[in-house]
Amino acid sequence: MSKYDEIRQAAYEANMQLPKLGLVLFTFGNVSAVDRQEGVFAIKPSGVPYEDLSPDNMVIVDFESTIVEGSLRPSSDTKTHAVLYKHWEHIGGIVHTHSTYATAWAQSQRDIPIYGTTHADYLATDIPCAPPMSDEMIEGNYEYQTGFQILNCFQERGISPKEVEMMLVGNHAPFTWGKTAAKAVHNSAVLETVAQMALLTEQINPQAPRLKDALINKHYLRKHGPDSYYGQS
Ligand SMILES: O=C(CO)[C@@H](O)[C@H](O)COP(=O)(O)O
Repeated sequence: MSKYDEIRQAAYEANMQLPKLGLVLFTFGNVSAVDRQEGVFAIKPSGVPYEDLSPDNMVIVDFESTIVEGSLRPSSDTKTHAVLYKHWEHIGGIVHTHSTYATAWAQSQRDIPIYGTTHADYLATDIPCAPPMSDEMIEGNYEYQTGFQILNCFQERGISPKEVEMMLVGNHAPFTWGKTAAKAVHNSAVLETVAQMALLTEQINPQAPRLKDALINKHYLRKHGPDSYYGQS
């Protein structure tokens, strides 16, 4: 028994959802689950195929990305997860994928506009895309800087990571988060679906109108309002 068994299991179960939901190919992507009391998180080992994952080979690292328990190398995105856990104290789990449609929007460096109520059920804003890294950021540690690309984008736009639990990193791919690793995976699946719908919408009608603000708010509050199941869970 290890005191990290609970987050190992949570991270393992959430990682295993990614291939089941068609959000990753081969060893793309990674999920982590945090234990804030211990100041550590469990994350997928780098380069390990999903079929070879187990709770035991999840790597336990601290918020400086130092390995606390585990023999394998932690995900190459570990520093990005660590930056977000350090600065956003409400999140319990983080997911990074290279899911096709969300990654295509990230590579196009465009926010995903709200075209319909599916999107508005989860987000009352466009899905933000952080601008690509500056030259000086590229000189630094790439994964560490990716975390600050995300933080800076939210700060500059004045949006809350409690309301918006997903985003695209320009020229890279999506990151999502949530109160638990399972919720973060749910958000990754919603993001991929909304990204596909938005692309098809623009292909069918390049002048497709955005959803009206009044409808955006109505739908978002219906799903996230204080008396809704999703809002309380
Ligand atoms: O973003 C990337 C590669 O661009 C990574 O997320 C890989 O997709 C997975 O790397 P590991 O977690 O296996 O190190």
